[in-house]
Amino acid sequence: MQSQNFMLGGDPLSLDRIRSVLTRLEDTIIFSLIERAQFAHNPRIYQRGWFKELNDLGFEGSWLEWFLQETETFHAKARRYTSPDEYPFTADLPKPVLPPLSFPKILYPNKVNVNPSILSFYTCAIVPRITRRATLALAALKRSNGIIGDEEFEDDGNYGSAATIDVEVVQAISKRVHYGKFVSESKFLEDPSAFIPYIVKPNRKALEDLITKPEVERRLLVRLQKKAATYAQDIAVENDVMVNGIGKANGSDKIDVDGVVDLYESYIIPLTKEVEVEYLLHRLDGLSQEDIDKLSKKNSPI
Ligand SMILES: C=C(O[C@@H]1C=C(C(=O)O)C=C[C@H]1O)C(=O)O
Repeated sequence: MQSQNFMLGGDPLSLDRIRSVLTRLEDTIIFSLIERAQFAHNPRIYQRGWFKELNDLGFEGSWLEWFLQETETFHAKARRYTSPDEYPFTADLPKPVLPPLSFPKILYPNKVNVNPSILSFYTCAIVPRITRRATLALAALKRSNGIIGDEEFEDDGNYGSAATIDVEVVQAISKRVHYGKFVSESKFLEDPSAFIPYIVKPNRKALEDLITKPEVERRLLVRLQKKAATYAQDIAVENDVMVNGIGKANGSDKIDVDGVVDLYESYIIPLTKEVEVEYLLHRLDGLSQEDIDKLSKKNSPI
């Protein structure tokens, strides 16, 4: 579970290297969304109080929150959350059974964790959109079998499969969004004096303007649209030759390609920038004025 980004040597704060990790996480997120889109919305797995069986276990959260707790409890024992790029959704996890790995001290100590926001936008905005096709197909099937009752139309009963994939998706989005800390540390050390005035006298807008790279975002969204449309195609091979993918103009029934792009444009990128700014606002916490002055004078790490 340990990210290779820290264990293989090289400069873990190289912006190109960090961006290559973000690019790789696009594939993980897209393929996980394609998997989730095969099941209906199943809204009850995101609502607290639906499953009496969980209440009987003394658990008050939603089915998905229960899956996260159980999964992260086990992963915490395997020291997953001692890695600086892993952030749990569950509070009060057990200690690892193994001694923690000694990671290089790359990030400045911080408590930035935006997982509640990730869980909220994923369950409220993303799941309903990417499962719309499967849900509509299910509704048509149920109507043809004479089943009525709107709440049933979004429910295919695959609560375990859907939540298993949901955990994978939100963990990949969490890693991607919190990688903003490495981006911020890299940009800060590149030119501390550009950031320090807006940290000493907090100015979120100025910090966001400094970390925002519109061309990087534009290229990312173009790449993402092409990836999602390509990955969603059903590849057919005739006489050992790949023929044009079968499917809709922007992909196929596998995934709402525009929905994937919207996920990044409306949620993942803005939240990554929020993490970058929040990290920067605490970058000088605990430093003496002398240390801050030293940072202001040169691009050397403190
Ligand atoms: C992640 C970076 O910082 C910002 C956030 C981006 C994102 O979330 O994709 C892209 C560019 C920047 O606006 C970066 O500079 O690579």
